[in-house]
Amino acid sequence: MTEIKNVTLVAEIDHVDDKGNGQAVIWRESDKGNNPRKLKLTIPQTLPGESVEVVVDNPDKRRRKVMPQEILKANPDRTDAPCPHFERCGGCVWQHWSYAGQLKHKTAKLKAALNGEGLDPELVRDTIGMDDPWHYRNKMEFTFSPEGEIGLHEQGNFRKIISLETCLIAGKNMVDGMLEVGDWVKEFGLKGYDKDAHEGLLRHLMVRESFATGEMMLALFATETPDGELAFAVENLVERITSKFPNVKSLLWLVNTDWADRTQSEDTHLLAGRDFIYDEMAGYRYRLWFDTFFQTNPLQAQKLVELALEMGKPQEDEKMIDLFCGVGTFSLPFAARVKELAGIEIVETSIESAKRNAVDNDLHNTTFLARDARHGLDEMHERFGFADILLIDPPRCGAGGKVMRRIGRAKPKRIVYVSCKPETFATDVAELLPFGYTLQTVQPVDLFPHTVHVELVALMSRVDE
Ligand SMILES: C[S@@+](CC[C@H](N)C(=O)[O-])C[C@H]1O[C@@H](n2cnc3c(N)ncnc32)[C@H](O)[C@@H]1O
Repeated sequence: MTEIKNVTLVAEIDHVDDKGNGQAVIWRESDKGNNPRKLKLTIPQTLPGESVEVVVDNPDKRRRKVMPQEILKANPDRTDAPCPHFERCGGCVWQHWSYAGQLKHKTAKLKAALNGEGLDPELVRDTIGMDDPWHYRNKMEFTFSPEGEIGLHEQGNFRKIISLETCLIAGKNMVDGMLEVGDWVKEFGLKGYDKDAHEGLLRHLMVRESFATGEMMLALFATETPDGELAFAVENLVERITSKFPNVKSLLWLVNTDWADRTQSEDTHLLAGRDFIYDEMAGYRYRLWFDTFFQTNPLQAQKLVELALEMGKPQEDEKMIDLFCGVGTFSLPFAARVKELAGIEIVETSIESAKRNAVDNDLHNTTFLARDARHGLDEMHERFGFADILLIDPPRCGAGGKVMRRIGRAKPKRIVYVSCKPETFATDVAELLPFGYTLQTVQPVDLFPHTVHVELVALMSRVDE
């Protein structure tokens, strides 16, 4: 049988997948009276309801990923992507979708996730978007190519770096900082790191900016220490950053010689300022080190905190547990309103930071424990007792049945669930129903415009309360 190559087909986009790519199915005639063959296509930068022309290299396979050649019928919410890097960069996938259209889709996705678990989709309110959905991120991790270009990964290709002239989701000062470092690298002819060969100097540049205090951190991850032959170049870096960016309160050089391509450090060198910056959220002050998890869209995260307070209704004679508490983004505002608060979190440095943040903010009714959620809950129930309010903010994988059933048995009066993944939220909530809880309300908030992600705050309470 001769293999057919590069066939032009018309695909109708049915829906977008979890990565934000359009999905289409085409049934193709097969030879000699056999059943038609199903070809599943993943087509980035398309939208539901669109009809697009594609060229498929090998249509006899069951699945192919192809770029659209031409949009024959556009979704009414299609718009022009403003970023010059949109077509290749993996930073945002939905700049071609009007912001109103993205928000509608996020609400519908959350409703579908509830429906899938037999929960009432009508409890979901409209997604709260941003007035200005650009330059919202307070932290970015840029990567160097082996040639020393600085940028972000190409969509769907972690080996390729797109050299950036701009970035429309990073804070504006962060983009300027990134470009300055890029110029410095070029001027000194420095090499980036090559993952395959495990050689080269510069790996990543992490930039943090507090939109509340204006303080910035620039952290360079490299395979060598900043001395010896590098001393002259590094001196120049310090001079140009401190003179052009007086808001950079922390300039770090972090050594990472590991094969693992993460922003981790085995040897930290402070080039200028201190090793942390100050940030603020909802009126509380936080210290952020290079490895501290902190909400990356502070404007919208503040809305999450306000919603959690509104739903949790903390009272001054109540006890509360903040499970998966991180550095205390929810713990501190709640601690100011309840009798006692206990936070549980697996990362020890976050717990150290949460303790310090509580003291820095003059809160003395908190206790924090570095444990995994399951054992931490058991231990806290013994030491601290049962809570009236329980706030839970797990990572994308959700809390899981064992943790949810422990919560159910402990019978807190109100449970505030903050989630970054509708599907795991819905399965976790379903675990609580046999314990007499009902879902009261679900408020999605858009923390990551132009991406597939959606966050939410929900309230559950017991029927007998
Ligand atoms: C979505 S973040 C929320 C952090 C915090 N509530 C905030 O808003 O900054 C989830 C947190 O759960 C922590 N975590 C992940 N797995 C955990 C586990 N098994 N037990 C306890 N904490 C965990 C992570 O380290 C992270 O800080």
